[in-house]
Amino acid sequence: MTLPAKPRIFIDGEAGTTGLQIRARLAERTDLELVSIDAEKRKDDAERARLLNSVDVAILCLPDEASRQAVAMIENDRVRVLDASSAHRVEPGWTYGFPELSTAQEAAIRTSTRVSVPGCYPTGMIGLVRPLVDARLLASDYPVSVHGASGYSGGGRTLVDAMEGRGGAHKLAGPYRAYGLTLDHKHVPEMRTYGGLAHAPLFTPSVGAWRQGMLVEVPLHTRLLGGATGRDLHEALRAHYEASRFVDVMEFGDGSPDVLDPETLAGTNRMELFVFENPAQGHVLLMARFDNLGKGASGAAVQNLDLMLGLDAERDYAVREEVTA
Ligand SMILES: NC(=O)C1=CN([C@@H]2O[C@H](COP(=O)(O)OP(=O)(O)OC[C@H]3O[C@@H](n4cnc5c(N)ncnc54)[C@H](OP(=O)(O)O)[C@@H]3O)[C@@H](O)[C@H]2O)C=CC1
Ligand SMILES: CC(=O)N[C@@H](CCC(=O)OP(=O)(O)O)C(=O)O
Repeated sequence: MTLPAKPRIFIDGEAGTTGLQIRARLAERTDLELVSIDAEKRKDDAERARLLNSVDVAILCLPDEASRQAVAMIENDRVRVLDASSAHRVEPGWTYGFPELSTAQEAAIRTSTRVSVPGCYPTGMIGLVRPLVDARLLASDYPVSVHGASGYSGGGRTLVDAMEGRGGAHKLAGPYRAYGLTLDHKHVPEMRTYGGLAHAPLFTPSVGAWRQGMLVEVPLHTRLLGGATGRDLHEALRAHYEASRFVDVMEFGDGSPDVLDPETLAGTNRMELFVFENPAQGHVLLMARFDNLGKGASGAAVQNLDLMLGLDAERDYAVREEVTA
């Protein structure tokens, strides 16, 4: 694939929560040309279509339906698309933008013309589970449960505004809310597919009164692990992520640290993975900590963009919380 000297990028949805955080990361970059839309034409389809068809990569930071429409507007087959929405995550013809899955996945992202950025909760769950399934330490038919707790920016601009007193109501606004209680959250299909699982995981999300950062937990029972211990799982994760720039496997935990703060990695593209075990009870707890707007969205989008363009994909950025839609 021929790469232009200074690739042109347009972010459709640049004024939203995810779009603004991508812009903040790209603001200082001189190796890219960021094309912007006039604020009053943000939803003017003719102007969006003109810009979408004029760039090397179109990044979509839109609600799912608007994202599907944007893809349909692209007639120029030289335009590559990076979609942050959940519209195309398990869609044939799209590449799942989780380069840490395998070297083959990273290679596929580099050449793909259609890349879908993973959802925030799936980033933690797949990051924990898939290497263990691939290593045959976790059976693909294990009855996996996943619990997640996200900062409120995960709910986009309307939840951010409700939480920060800029008006509007949102059903998730409050100090802590469990949701997704129909057990069919939109992230379940990608968790199953890219987690390498035979059955849909039981996923229970929740949201709390902090802005950015999340914890994703996968509890396991050792009696269902066919002889593997927590240490075996930890060693497999450590080996899988040994060369990873953004994913760190933390020391094997026997209860220390005994608390985890979801906000620690806010503003970065990093993810920390933890394995805790109580052998007497036969319990193992896998946990991931990262920023829902970093490795869970905008940071991952920039990492994918750089891979698609053959640029340095190992840069990280410290994006401050003031970047608000
Ligand atoms: N927030 C997060 O942590 C994550 C979000 N995502 C996904 O990224 C996408 C964007 O989410 P997020 O940034 O949080 O949402 P926001 O609501 O904050 O931003 C979406 C932006 O898209 C604009 N928009 C809506 N419809 C159109 C349209 N037809 N044409 C042009 N612009 C439009 C909105 O404008 P207006 O506000 O005026 O309607 C808004 O500026 C979603 O699909 C979301 O699920 C993915 C991972 C994590
Ligand atoms: C707290 C909150 O509301 N979170 C969002 C997920 C954010 C995200 O990952 O967006 P995508 O679905 O596009 O991947 C939710 O549960 O719908």
